[in-house]
Amino acid sequence: MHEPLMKILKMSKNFGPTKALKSVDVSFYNGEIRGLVGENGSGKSTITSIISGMQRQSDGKMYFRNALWQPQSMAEAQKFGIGMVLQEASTIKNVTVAENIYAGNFDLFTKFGILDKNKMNRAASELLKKLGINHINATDMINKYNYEDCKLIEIARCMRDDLEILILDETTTAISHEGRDLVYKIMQRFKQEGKSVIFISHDINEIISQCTHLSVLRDGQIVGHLEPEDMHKNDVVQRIRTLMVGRDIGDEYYRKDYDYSCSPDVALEFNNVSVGDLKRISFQLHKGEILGFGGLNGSGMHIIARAAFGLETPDEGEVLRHGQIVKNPHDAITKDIGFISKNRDEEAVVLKASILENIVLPSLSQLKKFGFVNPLKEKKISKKEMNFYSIKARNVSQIVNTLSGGNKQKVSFAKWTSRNSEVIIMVCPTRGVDVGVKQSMYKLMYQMKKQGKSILMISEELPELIGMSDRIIIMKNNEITKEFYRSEQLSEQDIIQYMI
Ligand SMILES: Nc1ncnc2c1ncn2[C@@H]1O[C@H](COP(=O)(O)OP(=O)(O)OP(=O)(O)O)[C@@H](O)[C@H]1O
Repeated sequence: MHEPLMKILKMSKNFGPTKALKSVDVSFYNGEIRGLVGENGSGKSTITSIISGMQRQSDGKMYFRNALWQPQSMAEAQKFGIGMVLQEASTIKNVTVAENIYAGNFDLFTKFGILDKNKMNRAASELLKKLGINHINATDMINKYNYEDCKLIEIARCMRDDLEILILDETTTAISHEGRDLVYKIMQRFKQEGKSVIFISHDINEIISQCTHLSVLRDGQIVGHLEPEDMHKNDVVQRIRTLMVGRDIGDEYYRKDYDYSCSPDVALEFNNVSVGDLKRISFQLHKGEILGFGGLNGSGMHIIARAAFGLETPDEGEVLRHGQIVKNPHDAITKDIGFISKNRDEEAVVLKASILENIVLPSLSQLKKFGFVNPLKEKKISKKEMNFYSIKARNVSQIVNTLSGGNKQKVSFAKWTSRNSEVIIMVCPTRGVDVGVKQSMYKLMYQMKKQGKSILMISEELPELIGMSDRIIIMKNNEITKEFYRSEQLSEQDIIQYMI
């Protein structure tokens, strides 16, 4: 067998008392796409962040092209041909797409101290075209682009001619089918060129269809590797799940009933709302209803979520709760509306605050008595949520920034469920959570519906929309194109034709 491109031997990583990695051995070869899977907090991002120079291991060694590998920074790793797209959004605001792509590499276009912007813009345009990203303009300001486009721009940023290892950390989560297909094409081409891809995802079907090899982590240890011949066996999904969790958790994710009835009472109403490119949108979300929204990138469904929470002010029309206008996020919270954003680090959690502070934040006004909040009560509430969601952390005082991505998502969910919000707007609610937690989140959503709460779920995942919604509204080009009611017969194909 040929030599690995990157070899990791007995790698350990401790964060204080947390042992994130325990003597991990894993190798990455040319011409392979190796998936890394494991439950939230099992150590996937820790491995890739060490390979890519973001942090140092506590113990163990790495060899890159047979030489000892000890990168001091991400910039150094990139210079040597290792590029990583981080789990959270990491583009730089208020500069152009081209400037984002070549951030830190302006010297490529600088002569006698002067940056040749035209040359840089041309290079960025060519690169985007080469990657098949035709809808993004290199000279545009980055702020114009949404989460999904920014992920594609982040991939372009990694793509130097001499790139040898491309690391994608949950890059395909929370992006549309179109976007995902583009990422798959880039990965497959990269592999065909004899390079190496490390691919992290919680979507086992995606892993099976895209990866040539797989390594499974549990509690900071490698518990199994799958070779190409294992990847297409009938029991591969069960095998992966059993390795990850220690038992087969089955695949009964979604609610089983097909009863879409709910109260006639309206919990939230869009009345001829126009905002940005979105024109005259009207719909009602009922008490006890799970209303799903589906569409491609740029269909307008994400603006609906933002407007529903008062993050966007309509140019025309109004968003109403019990007949009153939802003016802004603060007003939305007082009206018992919660919002789980997919832009986790920027909008969903306060990174520098603890789990406890994040969880109780929207509930402070409810918890206050004579102007004070009882710390014991805060602790009790946050501990209960931490247990319910199995948030992997030392205790409720741990700072959210130090949690794994999926565990941050659980905190984002817990904020609103602990407040007992009556209406929750969920954008990609299961983004980055592992299969076990996904099951519990869906169960919770169903319980909430049964308790008369209302959920507006914006999702890129058709199975999730079909599996959980009472009603699904499909959007295309900022307009509503179709509405479906829950039914056993409803298929992805039925829906897709109204999205494209
Ligand atoms: N800076 C840090 N300080 C303290 N603990 C940390 C830090 N970074 C990571 N950890 C811990 O290390 C463990 C592994 O985290 P890691 O991000 O590698 O998990 P993951 O497998 O990528 O999870 P996910 O699927 O949720 O993204 C977790 O328990 C996490 O809380």
